[in-house]
Amino acid sequence: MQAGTATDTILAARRRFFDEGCLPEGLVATPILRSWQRCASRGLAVDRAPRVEPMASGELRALHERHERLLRLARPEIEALRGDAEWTDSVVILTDAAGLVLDVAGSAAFADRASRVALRPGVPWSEAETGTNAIGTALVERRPIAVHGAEHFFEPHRILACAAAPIVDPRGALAGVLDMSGHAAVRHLHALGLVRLAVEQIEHRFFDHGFEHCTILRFHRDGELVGTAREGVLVFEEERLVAANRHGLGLMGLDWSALDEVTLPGLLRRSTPRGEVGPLQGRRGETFLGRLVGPARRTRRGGGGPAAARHKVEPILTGEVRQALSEAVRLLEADVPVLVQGETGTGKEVFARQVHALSVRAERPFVAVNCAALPEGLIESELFGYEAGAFTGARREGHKGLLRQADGGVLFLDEIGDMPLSLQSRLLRVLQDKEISPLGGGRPVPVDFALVCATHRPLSDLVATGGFRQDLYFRIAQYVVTLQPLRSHPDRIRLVRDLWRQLAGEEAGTPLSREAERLLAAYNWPGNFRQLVGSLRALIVLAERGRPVEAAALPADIRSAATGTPAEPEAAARPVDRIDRPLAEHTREAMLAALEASGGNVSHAARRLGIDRTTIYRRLLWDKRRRA
Ligand SMILES: Nc1ncnc2c1ncn2[C@@H]1O[C@H](COP(=O)(O)OP(=O)(O)OP(=O)(O)O)[C@@H](O)[C@H]1O
Repeated sequence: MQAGTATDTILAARRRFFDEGCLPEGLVATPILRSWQRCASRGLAVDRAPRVEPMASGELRALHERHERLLRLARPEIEALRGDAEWTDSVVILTDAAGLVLDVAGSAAFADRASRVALRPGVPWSEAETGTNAIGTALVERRPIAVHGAEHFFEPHRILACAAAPIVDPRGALAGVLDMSGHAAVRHLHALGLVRLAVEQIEHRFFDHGFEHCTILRFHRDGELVGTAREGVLVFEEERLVAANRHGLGLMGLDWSALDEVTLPGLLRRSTPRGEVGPLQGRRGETFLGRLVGPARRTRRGGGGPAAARHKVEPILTGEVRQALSEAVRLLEADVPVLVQGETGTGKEVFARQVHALSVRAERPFVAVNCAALPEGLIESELFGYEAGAFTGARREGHKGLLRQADGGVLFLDEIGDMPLSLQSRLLRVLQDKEISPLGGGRPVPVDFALVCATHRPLSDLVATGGFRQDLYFRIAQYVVTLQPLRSHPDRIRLVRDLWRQLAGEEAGTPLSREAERLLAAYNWPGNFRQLVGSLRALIVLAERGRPVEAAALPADIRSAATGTPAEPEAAARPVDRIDRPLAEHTREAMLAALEASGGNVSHAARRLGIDRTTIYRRLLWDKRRRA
């Protein structure tokens, strides 16, 4: 629809509704019409815009303190969207559950314009006070909504095009709203998709802390989505469901009323050993892949039992890796850091965990930090911790920091090459002095952790181009282990057999046919162990008990690779969030091709590539910005 035509239709709808008192059905989206009706029945008058009292700075500070947790959970998404907002001359807005604006980030020029219609911190954008608008209406409707131009109830808000999604906490209560707002004259096609994805991430982050005493089930029908923000999450206390995310409830066919009502045994017939991703069977016969974790004090005991243990994947180590492992353990115990290099999915973290498990530090913590996944603004405070009140938005009681959490144990810094240069020098100081000074002052605290770092690209290259400090490189790269990609594994048939046996279990009665085995071994596995294990798990879930898995059950790209058709581009199966320029080009091409083949449907394209929708949105937008 042309923008002009859409505006004319809305204006016609307004005339019918506000001047003639008729319902303009078909001319305006039903949720907007419902909102106009609510506003009218509250006695709001279209020609009398609301009067907003700006909040005093003290009140605003108190508001921020009250919502410290929400601000912290949303910060990575706000930071990620800030760039998109600047690029499209719009702003990202976070509000509380009453629609009070907590934070506005993005284009300074548009923020200034928006503040003229009071779209700024400390101002309420609830529907009751500000009429139909994306924030307030999303809160009332409890669903994502876009409100464009004249769809807003009040005249001055017509300059805005807004897209908002409510943030729901693990008990189903509204926690706030994330919104993107820009000029009504510009079409912001991706805004609603972006806020929905960002809210998914924020809601997922609610489960990172606070449920350590509970059993958490993370699962999905599609094993590839386990571990992403799209996975279902259900939290059980003494077997009773006490918290969840929308995906978890949806996958089980439940809604929020199930909290405190249903139990874990009431949902799952068969489950997997704690801590391991494996098949799960729902009470209604549904099949999922997932993982049960916690409660924290029970995981150490290892649970599971012999029947369940057959789904556990014990690392498969070649003689060479076994040798490297025993050397790494000895070096770590002698306080020499270990650097693990290898393509994605080759098992760098698995290796680091093995080193920890075999070392004298096994009973102490293993703390893994992915430097590429932490937003730059958060790495410092997350790693090094801070004192109470160190900065605005800090937790009131301060934060210990991951380095101190690893005290006595092993700190695993994944994607160390993505650590900002300023923090590299701070890390180096900690490694040299064996003490940390948290942000915001306070006395240095002694720390004792062994360090294992990992990288998917040679750090020496980064040193050569100035992206990594040479002194830190010398410090952490005293012993380097390079894990080989699966395509150069000496005996892939045996590897496939060993993994299959572990995953399916001896008595599972689902053998792999010779041909399927041959094709699996012939494939080049660009995603290495992660991709192979994931594919085998999917085959097991789909297999019929007692019948061998034939070659026909394998995905087409694995079958075609053996017939000489070129294998899928490696980039498509590698994680695409890393900013690696040549790889980024391949990735972009693969994404565009997948989008084209899927008729522009982002979900289908993501599924084809085996990646998350978020990655496509982020990467394509990131790319656009870079090109702009
Ligand atoms: N040696 C191994 N034997 C069996 N499975 C393995 C092995 N190494 C890795 N895997 C499987 O691959 C998955 C990914 O491994 P891991 O996270 O250690 O890879 P990575 O190299 O750290 O990947 P990335 O660089 O993407 O972070 C593991 O969860 C496990 O299922």
